[in-house]
Amino acid sequence: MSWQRCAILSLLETAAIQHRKIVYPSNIFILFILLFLSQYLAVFLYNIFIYPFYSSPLRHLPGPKDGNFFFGQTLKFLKAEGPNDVVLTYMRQFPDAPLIRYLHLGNTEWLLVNSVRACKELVQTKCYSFEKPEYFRRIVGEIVGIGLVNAEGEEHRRQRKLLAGPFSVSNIKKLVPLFNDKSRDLSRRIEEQVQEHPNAPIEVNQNFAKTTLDIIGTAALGVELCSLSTSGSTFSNLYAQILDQPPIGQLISAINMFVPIRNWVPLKANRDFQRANGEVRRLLRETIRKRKKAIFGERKGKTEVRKEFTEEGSKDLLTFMIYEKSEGANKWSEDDILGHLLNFMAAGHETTAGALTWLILALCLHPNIQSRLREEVKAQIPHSNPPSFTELENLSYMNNVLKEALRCYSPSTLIPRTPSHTITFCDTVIPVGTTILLNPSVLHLNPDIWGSDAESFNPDRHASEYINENEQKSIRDPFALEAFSNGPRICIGRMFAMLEMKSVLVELLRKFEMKRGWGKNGERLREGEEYEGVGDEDEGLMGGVKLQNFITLRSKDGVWVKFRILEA
Ligand code: HEM
Repeated sequence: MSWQRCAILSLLETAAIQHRKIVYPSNIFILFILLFLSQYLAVFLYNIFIYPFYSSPLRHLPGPKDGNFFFGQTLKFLKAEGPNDVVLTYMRQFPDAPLIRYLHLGNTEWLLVNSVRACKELVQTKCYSFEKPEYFRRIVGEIVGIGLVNAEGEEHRRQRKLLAGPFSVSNIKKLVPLFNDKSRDLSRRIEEQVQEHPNAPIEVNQNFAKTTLDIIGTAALGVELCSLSTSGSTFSNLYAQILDQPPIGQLISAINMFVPIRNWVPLKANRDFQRANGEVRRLLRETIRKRKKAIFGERKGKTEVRKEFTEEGSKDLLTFMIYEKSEGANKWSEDDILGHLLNFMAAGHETTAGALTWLILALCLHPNIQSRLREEVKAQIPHSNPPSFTELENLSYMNNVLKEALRCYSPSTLIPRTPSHTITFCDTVIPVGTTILLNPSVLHLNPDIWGSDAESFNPDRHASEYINENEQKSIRDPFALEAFSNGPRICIGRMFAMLEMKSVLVELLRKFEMKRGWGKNGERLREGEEYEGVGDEDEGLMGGVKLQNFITLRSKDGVWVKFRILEA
């Protein structure tokens, strides 16, 4: 029962008592407060200590029973080394359960999606019966804004339709020269560093984050952000402050997810986070206003539109949103545009940089796959010019390597939903307030779905001619691969990201041989030092690299790679 219902009930009880003249009128307010507090406390205690164990329709579902009396399994999640550790343990412990139930803070019920069927129902067939939970909207909304990511129901359908144009194949195709230019900037930057210190490892995640930010800066804002070439680049520094918070800042963000304390904590880490976030928004607003002026001049109206902005193919996302959607029922306000831009800037750069980082880690752990990929690039793109859209699309082995990297190292770890009304899901009645968690790695690393080698990096498993363990051609369910999610809320930028990653990869494979530059525990090797480890089979997918306990898959100390310049 919510506090509002408790308040109404207390009000009625107070009125009834007053009607019988049991208390003096002067004590009525105190009576109301006492009734309210005692009822609220009773409901609160019932919800935490009785409902989940004796009354909930979900209590018989399989799941761990060893939780803390108040925190449930939360402490295990907080103490874990990476975001997938605990859920993967549950997946192995309860292999046959389509849904695994566990308790979180205050014994709230969470259901972990552990089967392809449950996943399909969640993201496709019953997609709009679920919403993103309030606490998740708070933590994600702080960084990626409202926009499409946080729109629900009809509003989501409408926004998605409006944005379909700029994310269509024909428009993304036009971005290939941009991807190639920025990939070349990246390889030049690495080349300079290698020439300065030929045998020193380079941290790749930061370099990729700057490259993907520069790409999204031009594609979304139509602005050169120069994150890679300028050390003091504003957006890059601001996003670094937002995403790489010190431990105390991470703790505040974690608490803020459940109890909104952000505006009340006077600590430096919190203030820095707020300042950086506010500054990103301020800069974006400034860019929106400047662009509006540039498009419409001082007076508004489509007739005033300057010619250069009406040309086909010359529109970045911001120009599209201002120019195309400036009038009529679907008009976007400045806040709407800001929300979308924040979505694209944050969702579009951090995840792609992460995916590229893990991809390069996998290529360092598997030099044979790296060589095969380089051979494919040489064979399919025999010239030394930047690759075209068709050439990138024809790299079938690269496509499989990318899919495998996204399977083994899904950058997204948290796709939570809550039913908007009581609903039957996976043959179970799910009460409002339950969180259903889709963590892609639970499906991606599940041996029942991907075979006993689910935890090995094997790009060939995605090839159409791949024969699985039972000597059958593998026909994989599309809902077994969830790195971009699926259904009506599938990542709108997936094609953007795939082409962008291919372009970066072609450039790096042509220019460099990449070798592991980290030691047994992920630490940076010294200049000239070589790794003499046990060999990739024994080191698992991570090869010793430690993870941050974050909402995307991020390394704790970076991923260090040695680049050797290849002869032209
Ligand atoms: C490898 C890179 C990427 C990965 C792994 C990824 C992953 C995802 C996932 C899993 C979702 C669904 C989240 C949910 O429903 O809760 C999503 C949604 C979204 N992504 Fe991506 N993404 C990537 C790149 C991009 C790029 C490059 C852009 C923009 C240019 C982008 C923009 C968005 C937006 C706007 C949504 C919300 C879609 C909606 O709710 O309709 N993403 N992404």
